[in-house]
Amino acid sequence: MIHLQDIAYVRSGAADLATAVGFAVDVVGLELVERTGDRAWLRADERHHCLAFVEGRSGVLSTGFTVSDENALADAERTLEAAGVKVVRGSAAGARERHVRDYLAFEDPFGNVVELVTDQVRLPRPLAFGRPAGITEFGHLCLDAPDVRAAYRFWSSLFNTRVSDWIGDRACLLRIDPVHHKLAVFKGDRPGLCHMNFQVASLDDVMRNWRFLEERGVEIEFGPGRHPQSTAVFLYFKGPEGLTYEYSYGVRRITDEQAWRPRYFDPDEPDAIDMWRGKGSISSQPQLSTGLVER
Ligand SMILES: O=C(O)c1cccc(O)c1O
Ligand SMILES: [Fe+2]
Repeated sequence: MIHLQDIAYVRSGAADLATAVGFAVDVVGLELVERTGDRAWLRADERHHCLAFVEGRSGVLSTGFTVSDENALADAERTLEAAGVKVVRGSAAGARERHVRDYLAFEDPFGNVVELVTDQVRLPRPLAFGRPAGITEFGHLCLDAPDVRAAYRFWSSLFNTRVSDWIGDRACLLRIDPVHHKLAVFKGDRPGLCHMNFQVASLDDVMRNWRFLEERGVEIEFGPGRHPQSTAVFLYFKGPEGLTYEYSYGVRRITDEQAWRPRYFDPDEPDAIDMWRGKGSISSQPQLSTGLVER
């Protein structure tokens, strides 16, 4: 069993790096930690970054999760290989650029590139947010898969993820700690990143951010609304490079692990995703081919 400790980052290709960074800082409100000629690293909390842009084709490159140490990483490699999943060990240069001690990469059964990392660098200095959006942390990430049930089997048989709730066969919300979900899988035709989520400090932050985005003509995809699963108040909006961001406030914590029973919501009910019955659709950022596995 591979024990995921936490989510680490999203790595995204950016055809227009300056615009992607500008939006992440000035609109989303993240801190620009480091910028080189063709790369940028942004943070929302103590993690060195939760979002890295690499100039090149638009699309998601990979998502990262932390495991505890080198033993856990070596165990993960063995576990994945025993399950027939091809693993590529990270290089020293790759680890430096990810600001982790070591890492490996693999593809989930649908072609989402996932990285497992040890020792993601923490930056203790106070956050210098791009704007006061109220961000408290990188909340969760959501992958696409054509078969959500098969994705659940993959994530729950090899990893410590536990399902918190189902939205029919359309979505599976998985936890790796008391937070209701840190990983979600949504049904989509192709692999990709459905969205990345940032927790904000209050309901007022969600609503202020909504006004802020509207005034600037940012495309609101869905919300404000309230998810019946985590009970969080949410807002999804579209950034450059096809990246969907979600702000949310008030995510449920599952403190009694034994008592929790996953619930099954009917995706065709009008309040399946939004208790306030708003309508919207969340578009995805397609997975870029990284050449990890020859197809
Ligand atoms: O927070 C949730 O419960 C939730 C539900 C459906 C879809 C999401 O993205 C969510 O974050
Ligand atoms: Fe979400």
